[in-house]
Amino acid sequence: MSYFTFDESRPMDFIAIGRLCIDLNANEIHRPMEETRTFTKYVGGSPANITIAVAKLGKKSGFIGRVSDDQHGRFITNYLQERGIDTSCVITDKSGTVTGLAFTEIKSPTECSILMYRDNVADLKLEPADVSEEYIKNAKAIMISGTALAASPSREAVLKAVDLARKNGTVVFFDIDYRPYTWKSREEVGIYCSLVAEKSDVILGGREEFDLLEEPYGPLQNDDQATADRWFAHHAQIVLVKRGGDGSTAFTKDGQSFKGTTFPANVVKTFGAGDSFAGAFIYGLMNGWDIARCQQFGAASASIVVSSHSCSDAMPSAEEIQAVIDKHTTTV
Ligand SMILES: Nc1ncnc2c1ncn2[C@@H]1O[C@H](COP(=O)(O)OP(=O)(O)O)[C@@H](O)[C@H]1O
Ligand SMILES: O=C(O)C[C@@H](O)[C@H](O)C(=O)COP(=O)(O)O
Repeated sequence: MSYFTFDESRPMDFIAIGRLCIDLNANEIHRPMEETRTFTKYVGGSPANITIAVAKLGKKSGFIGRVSDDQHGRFITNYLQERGIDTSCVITDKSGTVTGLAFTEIKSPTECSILMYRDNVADLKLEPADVSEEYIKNAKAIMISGTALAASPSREAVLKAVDLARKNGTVVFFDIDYRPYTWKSREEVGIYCSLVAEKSDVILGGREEFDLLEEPYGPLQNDDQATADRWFAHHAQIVLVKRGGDGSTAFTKDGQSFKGTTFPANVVKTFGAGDSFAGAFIYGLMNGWDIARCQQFGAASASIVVSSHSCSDAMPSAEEIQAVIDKHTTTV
């Protein structure tokens, strides 16, 4: 069953819009940040991680975003280019902005937190004029990260991108990707993310993220099927509720639901699970796989990334993901 059509005549498979940042992941794991002395630098930012995952799986990918006009901005752009990701719409912001930093604290495999430095960040300076209709029209799908709606002018740029995607038949993936930093209020999150959710074909988020979208309008559904139905009344064809180590449930507009399990992992840290899951899940959808297989692929990819120190660098190939599935799936 196909829930939407990817226009196979388009040269680009997948593009994302939003933040390109840096992760500084603690080297001394199982320690609080106060006692952490050294970090390893990786490209980060949820939509960047997802794009890197999709590209690693072999899809022709690109990015729409702004980076700082300094060594960090150049590090990010070079990294994307080295991985074959098109950066023709990655703009160097000349207004004195900086790159967003995510310091990650790995206290234990289950106690991870992120300290984000996001004042005056380049990614939120993306302007509507930076969003080219031609670029979106040439892609089969676009991924929107909710955090890009946190402030203007990035907010308007993203709203423009979503409208252009709908106008041109580019499939819209939306990852709510709620990060409290840079948002002014919870109400703002709900209102702006709902605007994009209404126009999206596939929505991914955790239970609390979906609650945020319901909060300004009420009542809270507290029920995944009711939440999914709310978005099916708009454009959504698939609503995926992620539940960390408990897996995920995918709801489809035709009334079905699919429970996705997890794969055993040697967990180093929990962040990166959602991005690796999303990248592999999207890859499956773009290959026309059934939902259960997409979820399985996503979960296997996530099990690899949570077992690694980084997010972006650790995004696995299709062969590596399949090897995990083969190892843990018994055939009858
Ligand atoms: N500890 C874990 N072990 C194995 N797989 C995991 C673990 N945590 C998450 N995953 C996988 O990653 C998916 C997404 O994780 P989740 O934590 O819900 O996303 P996010 O990082 O966006 O909060 C889960 O549905 C599951 O398949
Ligand atoms: O998104 C960010 O700015 C930080 C990410 O690079 C980070 O590694 C992370 O939090 C990954 O997010 P998740 O996959 O939703 O756990």
